[in-house]
Amino acid sequence: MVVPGQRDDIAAVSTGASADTHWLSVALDVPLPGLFDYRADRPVAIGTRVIVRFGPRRMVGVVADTPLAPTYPPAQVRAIDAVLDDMPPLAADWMKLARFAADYYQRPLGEVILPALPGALRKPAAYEGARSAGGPIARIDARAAKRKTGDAAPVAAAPTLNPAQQHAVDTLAAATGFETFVLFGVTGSGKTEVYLRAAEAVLRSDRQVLLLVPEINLTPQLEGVLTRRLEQAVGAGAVAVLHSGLADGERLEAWLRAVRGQARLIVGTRLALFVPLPALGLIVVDEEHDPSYKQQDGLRYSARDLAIWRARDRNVPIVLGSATPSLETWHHAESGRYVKLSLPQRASEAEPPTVSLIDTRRLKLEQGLSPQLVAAIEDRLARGEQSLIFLNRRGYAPVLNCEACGWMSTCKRCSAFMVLHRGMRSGHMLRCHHCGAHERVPPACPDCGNQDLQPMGRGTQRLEEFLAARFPNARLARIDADSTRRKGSAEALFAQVHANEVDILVGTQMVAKGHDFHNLGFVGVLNADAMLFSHDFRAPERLFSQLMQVAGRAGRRGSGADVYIQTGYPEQPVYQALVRHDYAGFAAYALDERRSAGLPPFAFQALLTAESRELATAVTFLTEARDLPTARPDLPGAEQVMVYDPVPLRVVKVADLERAQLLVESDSRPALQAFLRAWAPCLADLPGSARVRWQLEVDPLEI
Ligand SMILES: Nc1ncnc2c1ncn2[C@@H]1O[C@H](COP(=O)(O)OP(=O)(O)OP(=O)(O)O)[C@@H](O)[C@H]1O
Ligand SMILES: [Zn+2]
Repeated sequence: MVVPGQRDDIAAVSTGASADTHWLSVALDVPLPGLFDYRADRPVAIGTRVIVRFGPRRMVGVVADTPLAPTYPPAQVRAIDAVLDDMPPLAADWMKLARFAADYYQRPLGEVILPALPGALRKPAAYEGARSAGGPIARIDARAAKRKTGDAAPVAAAPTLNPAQQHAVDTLAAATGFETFVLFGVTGSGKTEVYLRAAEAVLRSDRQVLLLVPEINLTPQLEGVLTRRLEQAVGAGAVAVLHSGLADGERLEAWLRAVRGQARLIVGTRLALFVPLPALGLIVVDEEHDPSYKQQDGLRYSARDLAIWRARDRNVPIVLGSATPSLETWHHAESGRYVKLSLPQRASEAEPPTVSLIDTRRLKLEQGLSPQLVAAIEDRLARGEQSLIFLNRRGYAPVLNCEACGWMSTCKRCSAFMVLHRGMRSGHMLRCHHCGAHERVPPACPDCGNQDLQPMGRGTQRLEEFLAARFPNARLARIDADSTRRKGSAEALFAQVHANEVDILVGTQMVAKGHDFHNLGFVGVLNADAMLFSHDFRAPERLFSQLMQVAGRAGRRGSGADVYIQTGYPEQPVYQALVRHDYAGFAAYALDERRSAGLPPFAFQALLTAESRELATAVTFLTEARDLPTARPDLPGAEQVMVYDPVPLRVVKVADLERAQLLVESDSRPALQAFLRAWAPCLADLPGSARVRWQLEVDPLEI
């Protein structure tokens, strides 16, 4: 559907088209499907940014097509206000990537293209007024011309590759076109070194490498390593870092260097997937199993999946690295569709840690800690080694409780408990992790007046408090979303751990990923069972990979490291496989289960979610959506697609909105795609759609 950008302002438009009228279909970041008609008095290439009027607003859009005629009467089509020619048009291959993503994830093209650009490039205000100085790109260039390049970083010595690393590097070097490689390397096996060598070869041939990492917090460490090693090979300024923690100017500067081909190695989180790269030669996705590659709002894309599409489209190799690949990836590696490269041993001499299960059923726990776990910390302290206690629950306690009447701290706006947090100055607070609401702890029970309210269970703050009392001479640090809220604080905390200024580290999954700790001798895992019986069919996979990753932080430089997992269910296959360090065994077991249950990777899914003040309203809309294929049996793919009944979400109410979802499933991806292409555009026209907020997610990770 193409509509003119200014239907409400027809009077201001001159009539008719002259010989030098050029019609444009422009993508705009508005929640409407399709492109928008405009005209220009000179040719404007596809991929060019333009400033246009849309209703009362001025917006930056991107020319997506140059049709011979507009879809609306020419007299109603408004002229563009300006062409932004401070950079060349977005390249054809990039536009193709955006088109694919829009089509695959069922979003308007403008909602893909514009959010993918640095903020300053999509604001008309950045180009207006005397102080705009020719726009953000001109300003950056003026600043860069004045700045001198920094001094060369010290060159780090490259280790001698072990045979498995060498084989991986050689295989990658021999790849000429598109191929998907799975670098399956146990924790600490030196996957980074393989990426580096593979990258070096590509950089020497004057091409660019895109390296995706799951976490902002991993970028400083990696950036340091990469800069020291690679700037020697390709010169200063060759590495650009991109993530959401950068200031607008920093992000634009890095993005421009990438687009212009000056930055040759681009390291970034999922958003870096959308950087235009003129000379792309290799893509690496580190920790490819990590859920943070999936964007959770707006365009709900998987950066890993799009990276594979992009590699195929550009005909370049792609490496997916992990010690615990996603079952989707592993399935393809086992079936031969992807090429598996294994690093079965740790790169240093160190042996992997010994994993033991502490059966908590017959134990007396002290603040959730078994005597074995406490003794292990004591022992490592005496040896001058670090311990990490992993508890994936932040805050002080997950709920506050009145033992007299049974009152619990529930959120007024959500069907969830408010979490007790230890405040800095203001004493304890209750916070809702779903809607963000917060309030002071009531002085007495709101229901019965009892003044003795008790925290139930424990989070990282309470654990830290207990450990500080239990080990008064140890130096403690806590790393979770609360302790790292300020910019740079995560980096500082990790630096302390690396500098051996911390004896006991308490942390959530933030500490589990990728960090190369050198002196960590012990990892204790608390409360892992919480994930064991989750409703989500991916929970065991997540639990296994999370525990394998966190266990892998131990003993990376010295042997004799221990990992204790406290559990009430030691016989569970997930735990048994962890003790054996047996990813392949776990994956085979889990894939069998998925196969017999008809779940991904043996099925393909989409999820329609609706929210409203009343659950019934959301369910009504979803029921209409479910019944569409019955009313319209001509919908393509319908006979191969299963549309389930609407169900309420597990946490049904968040911020006063009640939520339900509808699962769509097929054993054929093309059939699902064909169906979605026909079904999704009808959803907005359903009678119930006006009364709900809804969104469609393709390949959801959580159900
Ligand atoms: N060939 C080698 N010889 C000696 N040390 C090496 C070699 N290759 C890598 N290393 C070192 O081994 C350590 C672990 O490497 P790296 O961090 O790349 O592991 P990884 O495979 O990414 O592990 P994880 O999955 O746990 O993140 C690093 O300190 C690295 O410098
Ligand atoms: Zn809430």
